[in-house]
Amino acid sequence: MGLLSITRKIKRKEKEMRILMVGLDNSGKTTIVLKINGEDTSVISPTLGFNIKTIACQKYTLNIWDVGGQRTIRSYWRNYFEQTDGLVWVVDSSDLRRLDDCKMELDNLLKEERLSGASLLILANKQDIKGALTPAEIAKVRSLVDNLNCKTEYNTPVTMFDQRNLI
Ligand SMILES: Nc1nc2c(ncn2[C@@H]2O[C@H](COP(=O)(O)OP(=O)(O)OP(=O)(O)O)[C@@H](O)[C@H]2O)c(=O)[nH]1
Ligand SMILES: [Mg+2]
Repeated sequence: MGLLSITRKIKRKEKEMRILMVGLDNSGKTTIVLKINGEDTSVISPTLGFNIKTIACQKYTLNIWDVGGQRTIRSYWRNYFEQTDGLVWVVDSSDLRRLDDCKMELDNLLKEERLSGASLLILANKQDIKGALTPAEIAKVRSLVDNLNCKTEYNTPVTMFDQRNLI
């Protein structure tokens, strides 16, 4: 293989990104992925394993891994960490009772060395529900991240995102 074709291959590879969507069960991960892909979201069931969607976004190919968030299957999340470029942590902004649980699981995730090179986006979902907290409130109330736009222990850039900007 010539140098040129090797270089082309590397470049092509760089345009492919692996995105891992995680968060507590019922936070809306599958719905978000289906919405991004323009699919019907009227009938959604809890994800018991994982779904992969490949979506073209500008010049990038995104391989989105949507992993089920029920408590009993959270221990399997670690099977999906390898080579993750972007981590999307989805929060149900209206589920105030589980914010502590949500923070604990995110804290655990951020200790994972295999995710250390990935960018983190925290997506405040279900903003349409009355009483839902805003992204800034979620970050503040439970110190979900210590300082917005700062980096975590593993140098992970953090962005807070409001789902209304997405759909
Ligand atoms: N009101 C409202 N409901 C939403 C929103 N996003 C998702 N839902 C609903 O929340 C429920 C759970 O959505 P899912 O997409 O299955 O959640 P999930 O995070 O994939 O759940 P698991 O697969 O169990 O981890 C469904 O009834 C969705 O219709 C939203 O932005 N607003
Ligand atoms: Mg799901």
